[in-house]
Amino acid sequence: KVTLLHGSHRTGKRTDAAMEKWRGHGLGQFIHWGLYAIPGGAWNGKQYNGAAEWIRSWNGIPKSTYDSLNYSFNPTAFDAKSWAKTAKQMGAKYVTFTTKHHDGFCLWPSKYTKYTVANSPYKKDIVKAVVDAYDQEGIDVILYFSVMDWNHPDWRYDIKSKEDSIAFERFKKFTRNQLIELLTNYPTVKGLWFDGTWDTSWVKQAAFADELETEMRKLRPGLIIGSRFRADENGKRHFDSNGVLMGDYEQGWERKIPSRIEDVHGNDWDCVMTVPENQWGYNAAWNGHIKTGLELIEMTARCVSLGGNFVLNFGPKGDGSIRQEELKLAAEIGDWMKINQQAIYNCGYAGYDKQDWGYFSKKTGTDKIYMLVFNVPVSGALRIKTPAKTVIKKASLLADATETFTPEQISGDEYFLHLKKGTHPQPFVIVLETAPGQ
Ligand SMILES: C[C@@H]1N[C@@H](C#Cc2ccccc2)[C@H](O)[C@@H]1O
Repeated sequence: KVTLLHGSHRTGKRTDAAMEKWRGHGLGQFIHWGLYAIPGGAWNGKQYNGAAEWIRSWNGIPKSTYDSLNYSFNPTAFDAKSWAKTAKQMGAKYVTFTTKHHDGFCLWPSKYTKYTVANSPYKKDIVKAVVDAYDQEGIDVILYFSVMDWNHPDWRYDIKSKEDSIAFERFKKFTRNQLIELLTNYPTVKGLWFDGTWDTSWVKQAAFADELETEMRKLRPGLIIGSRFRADENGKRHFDSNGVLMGDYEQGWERKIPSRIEDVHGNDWDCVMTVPENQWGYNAAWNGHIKTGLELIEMTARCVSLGGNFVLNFGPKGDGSIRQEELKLAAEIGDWMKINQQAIYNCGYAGYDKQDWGYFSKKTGTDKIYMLVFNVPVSGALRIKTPAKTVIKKASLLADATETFTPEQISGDEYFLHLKKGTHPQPFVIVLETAPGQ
């Protein structure tokens, strides 16, 4: 072990109520919205395939013209309440919302820059509208904040001169001011989801970022901050120089999901996922594989079975409306969640061997085990290998408890549940009542 001044301040999971609530969410919604939704992945009639929220950075895009998009920002179809109702319908328990993405445009009227919604035809505070609407629906709000800010004159990718250093000191003060402003203006938010923290300039700010994290936590006790916010004094990100997780949960699962429980090292984590391969902001032309509702339901199950949260991204259009494809997915996921949500909410890793037919989850604090079945074998026999000395007392369909299954014991800790042929066209859940063996 090395001595660290700015490494992780805690080993192991947080056990306070705020974190336990976050841990139990299971399913969340991400919303990427900002000026990039206006071009929607195209410029001067040419559609690009890169991630649409990065369009300002692409070759051939005139930066000053992009930067003036705030004068065109007037989302007449924006209705935070309808967004929150869509999230509720999907079964999302929290939303992560972009207050400022890499382009630096602020969706709240920040006092520390003119590059905000206040200086657009729309004028009104979008962050407040979103926070209020989701609070109203009982959905927790986490604010996304990009440290990297392409618009700010004092932003630097690295610090290579005295001038860089002087400029970046101003940028650090600006960043702190905006974060304190967000936590002060929107006191009900439950956490901050940081991004744009990979460049050398910020990685070199271990002491400053450590002090800022402490200040934010003091201002908002219970605040949830992930592993992406800050590096330790050796430049180590996500895990400090001793391999200990920075922050409260691992933020490394962006567009990917752990394969095995060993991959998450006993930590809390979230997986943030796009519907197309790699589009967070609105792109008018979705290309390549577009994930189906069934794929996204299975990703949710897989994340919960490994103790994490699955956070599905929506990219509203420049006018503020949510595209039909995303509304359809929210409805499809929501229909499944209405029947099977008990196997998702406040559930985690069950400790059972993974089987081909699907995933196990366990209701936190109980002996209740859920089998989330996606791939019924031709035999119709679902194999279960229980942890040592666990007894299966009862097996029944979550959706209809009158449909029960008699476990056939095939060895000391292995069982089959036999399904009737062709009875489950949709993914379904079996509840196992278990007891510790003698
Ligand atoms: C949550 C996601 N993180 C952002 C990114 C990125 C990124 C940057 C460089 C290389 C690979 C990925 C995306 O724009 C989106 O906000």
